[in-house]
Amino acid sequence: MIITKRIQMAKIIDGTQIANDIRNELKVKIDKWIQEGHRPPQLTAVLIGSDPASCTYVKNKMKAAVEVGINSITKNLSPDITEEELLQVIDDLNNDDSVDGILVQLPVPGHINERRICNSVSCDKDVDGFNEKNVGRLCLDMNTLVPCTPLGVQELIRRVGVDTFGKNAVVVGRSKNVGMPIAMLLHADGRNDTCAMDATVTICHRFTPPEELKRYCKLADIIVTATGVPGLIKADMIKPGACVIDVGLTRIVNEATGKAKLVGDVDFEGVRQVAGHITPVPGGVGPMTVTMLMKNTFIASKNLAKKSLPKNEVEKVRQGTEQGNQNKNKKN
Ligand SMILES: Nc1nc(=O)c2c([nH]1)NC[C@@H]1CN(c3ccc(C(=O)N[C@@H](CCC(=O)O)C(=O)O)cc3)C=[N+]21
Repeated sequence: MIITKRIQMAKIIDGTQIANDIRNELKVKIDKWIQEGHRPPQLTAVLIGSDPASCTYVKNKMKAAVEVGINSITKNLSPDITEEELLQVIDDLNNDDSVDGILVQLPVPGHINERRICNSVSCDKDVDGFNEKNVGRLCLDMNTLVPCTPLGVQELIRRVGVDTFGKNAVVVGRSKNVGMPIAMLLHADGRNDTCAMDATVTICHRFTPPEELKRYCKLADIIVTATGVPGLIKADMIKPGACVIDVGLTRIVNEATGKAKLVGDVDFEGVRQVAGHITPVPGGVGPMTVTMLMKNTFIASKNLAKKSLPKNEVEKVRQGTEQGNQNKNKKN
């Protein structure tokens, strides 16, 4: 007797399609916002130098902005710009009322302190969620601007309907901008935060021995990998039916043709025969990152509009303060 094992292939999560759906929803909301008398949200991207990957990402972001009705500007700066000059550019954007969102494309050149730059972006306009105050707020389950890639991963998992409550999740990679905040969102407490996912989370990283990585992955209902190591996650590491989200993005250049190919961390062809859901690369998390940037820009824009009272109101507040100061002076 011949026994044929039917292989149930994983459902491929179409990140491009889901990102498009969200952009359409966002466009409706932004159109309504503008009809109500507000100016369009504004995003300024700061791009230092002309790294081809960075240029592609920024171009994708600008294209998405147009689609949803966000005004966007890219500030192209010389790779020789000093840290002080860059801080001045950011300070000007912080103080510019026509700017709602500021994004400094990373990585910045080696002579510039990245942390100092991220912290210089006003928390209200920090659409990347990289300011340390916003990172702290995220860790405390407080309302804040959340980094775009983690938000995109969360939204993908939610939209495909994968349950995370009490499930085992493994995050592979512990970078501060991706792995760490994804782990934060996955384990966050739903009693504090409606966006929380309540999973049991394990973070694996470069010093996790390969056999341990495999052991943890095998237990996982959800695997999110963000290492930049092509082929790291293989079929024999996957629990049947698991949801596999590939954040890895490595450019491999074919020596013969000179053409670049994008690959993730997951052995896609192998893993799709075991997993329940899987994201492709490209066309998985990447488009979601871009879309979440648009979402964050709209949130920042609404928050800033709420903060800036109408002119006559501002005048009243100012006079009130002056009155207060005068009284204080009298007492002195
Ligand atoms: N301040 C800052 N914020 C970021 O959010 C940020 C950053 N710096 N530096 C670099 C990473 C990476 N990143 C991506 C954006 C779009 C795609 C994307 O659109 N990917 C497409 C393919 C793009 C292509 O063809 O090259 C896809 O995966 O389908 C990927 C990655 C944002 N990042």
